Amino acid sequence: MTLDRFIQIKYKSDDEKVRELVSILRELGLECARTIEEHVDLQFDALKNLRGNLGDDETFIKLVVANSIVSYQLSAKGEQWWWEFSHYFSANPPERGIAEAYADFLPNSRTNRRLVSGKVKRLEKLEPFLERLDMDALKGYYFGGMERLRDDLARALGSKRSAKTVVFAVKMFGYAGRIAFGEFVPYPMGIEIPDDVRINAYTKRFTNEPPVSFWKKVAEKTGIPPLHIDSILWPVLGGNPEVLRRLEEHCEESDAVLGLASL
Ligand SMILES: Nc1nc2[nH]c(O)nc2c(=O)[nH]1
Repeated sequence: MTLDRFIQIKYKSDDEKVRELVSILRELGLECARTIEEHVDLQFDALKNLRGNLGDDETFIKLVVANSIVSYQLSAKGEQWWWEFSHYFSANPPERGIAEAYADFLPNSRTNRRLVSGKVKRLEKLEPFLERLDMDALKGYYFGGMERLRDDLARALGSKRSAKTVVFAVKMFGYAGRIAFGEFVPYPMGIEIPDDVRINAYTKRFTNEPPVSFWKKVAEKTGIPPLHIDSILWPVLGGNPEVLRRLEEHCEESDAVLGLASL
């Protein structure tokens, strides 16, 4: 029995809806994902703001990776958390280690208040890896080969390569690299979608298959890597009015994008 056939039997999909999803995503393509990332996603603006205020690209990129690793069990929307992060570190650049900076930041955070000591411990685990990185490694080795970052982050944290915070850190590193290096590098096809509550709930509209394997197949059918698919879905599913306004302003295909929310 082929793997596809096995998956078909094990998991049930609403084939018509999946066809519609694939057809919309094909029509949108990678360029639309890039437009949404750079002109619609409020998280991208939060990073641009931080980079402008810090004036130190190495610290900027390391902070973005660190922040992604503690982006779970939030107490507010992701966009609000990333703006709180941007404001905080614009005013309080880390003076000693990153884990120590978060030990000051998180207990007073409005948008990331849960599991604080566990989050600081994760950063203590990550810190030796971050300390070894310089701009050559960040640009030449990781921006040009983002699977390497996923693998090395997973190893440093003792997590699975597909863990939500690991692949999400690659997504935000891609944003930070674009801002710092002024260059667009598409995400690799082989990096999984971040399997979080929003994506998980949306996946259930199409199938009972696990999100990571479902979106891998959608990525192959549409030619859009999973992390870029996440960028198309994430702002639309959040329903933030400011995001929807920006979508209409910047994205020619905004109707098709919004159509995804009603599938
Ligand atoms: N799948 C995603 N999860 C997220 N969490 C967060 O804070 N931002 C994101 C995101 O862009 N995608």
